[in-house]
Amino acid sequence: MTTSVQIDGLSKCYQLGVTHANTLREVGRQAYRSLASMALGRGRIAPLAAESQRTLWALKDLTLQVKQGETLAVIGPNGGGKSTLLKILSRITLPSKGTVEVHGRIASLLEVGTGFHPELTGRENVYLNGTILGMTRSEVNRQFDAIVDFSGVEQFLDTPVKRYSSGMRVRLGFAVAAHLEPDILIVDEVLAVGDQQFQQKCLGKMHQEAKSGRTVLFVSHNMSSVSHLCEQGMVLNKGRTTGVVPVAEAIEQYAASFPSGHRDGLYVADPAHEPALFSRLVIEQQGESRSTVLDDQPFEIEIAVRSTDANPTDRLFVTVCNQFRQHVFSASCLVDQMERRGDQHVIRMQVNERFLIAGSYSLDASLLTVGNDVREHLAGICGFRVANVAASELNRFHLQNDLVLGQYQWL
Ligand SMILES: Nc1ncnc2c1ncn2[C@@H]1O[C@H](COP(=O)(O)OP(=O)(O)OP(=O)(O)O)[C@@H](O)[C@H]1O
Repeated sequence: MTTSVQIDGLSKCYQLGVTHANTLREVGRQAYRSLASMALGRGRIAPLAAESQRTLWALKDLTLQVKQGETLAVIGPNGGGKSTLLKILSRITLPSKGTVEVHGRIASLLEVGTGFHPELTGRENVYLNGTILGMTRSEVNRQFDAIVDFSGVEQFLDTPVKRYSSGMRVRLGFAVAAHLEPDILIVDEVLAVGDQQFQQKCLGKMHQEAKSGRTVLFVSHNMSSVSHLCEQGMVLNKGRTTGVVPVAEAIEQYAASFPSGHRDGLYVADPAHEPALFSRLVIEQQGESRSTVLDDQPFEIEIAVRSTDANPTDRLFVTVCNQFRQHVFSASCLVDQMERRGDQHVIRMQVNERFLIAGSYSLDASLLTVGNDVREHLAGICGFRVANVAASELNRFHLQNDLVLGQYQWL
């Protein structure tokens, strides 16, 4: 198998307090160096200037190889360096140290609308992207109908992209990136912007592309999508990685990296991070706080939010995730339905015995306004274990929300 991407000793250092490439000179210099590096040596990307005093290493001494046709998931905690890596590969930013060799044409879908010119129409942008990827007009023509069909924005093709909603931009952006026959397809979290049906369609298309020999690099926090799409995975944490491993192993590494304070069945808001809406989440069994619950008895999740900050119309969502960060089930209620206790609004949920199979779990909790704006989102908190003591293993439910009704209830 030939190599698609070869990365050696790659580091990226940001100067804190400095907005990168925000002057014309800086933009010009980056663009010049990027173009020069492309022209000079088979897509070799050259490093930028030296380290400054107040610096943050977004990537530190990264070495890895991606073979042609591999599907690699890049996962890890917020700020781990995932987007920075993809931006360097897509030549949006330059490395501080090390080299990246890219063999083949890259199409990337990073931030919403990246690669689109806002004043140009959807149609013009499709051709512009094709040209940037080195395709002829007739090559783009051949794919044009498929792009439009996939994106579902046919009615707006002659409207400037600046008038598109973020969802429409993602749809067209993905359709263009996936259909312009790149050798390497890079997709960042951005798909989360689209609706679920479209996300599934994109994952299907990426799967198809991977099968036809394209190299796919995929960044996501959704472990379910990652494990469906990718064979290989790499955890990036504080700019470092322990290497490329089978995707299931990478997901386990990632799950194990959650701070230990989040693994003891209890979340208490950190007073240093005020104002926090969620004040406390706790796992209880037989009236006691637990980090391990037994599967032969029901257990409860108690959630408390601060009444002073929450609105009665806010909606609370709680999701139980397994060790692979896959959602096992979610439940929601209005703050108004919670019980008022002093300055808190509290609600308890009971999860029936033998519902969760033995293993490690954690909670995600969100509070959303009526208009679905996220007021607070907590991920991977309150880690707990379910220990198997029940003789029966009948209730081995997984993942399917609709199947699990009746297995838990608000109290
Ligand atoms: N332009 C920038 N200037 C300064 N620091 C930056 C810049 N871009 C990223 N960083 C910092 O570099 C680190 C890595 O960021 P990056 O966006 O690559 O992480 P990530 O893994 O993609 O995170 P997330 O999962 O939240 O998207 C973070 O600490 C971030 O604050």
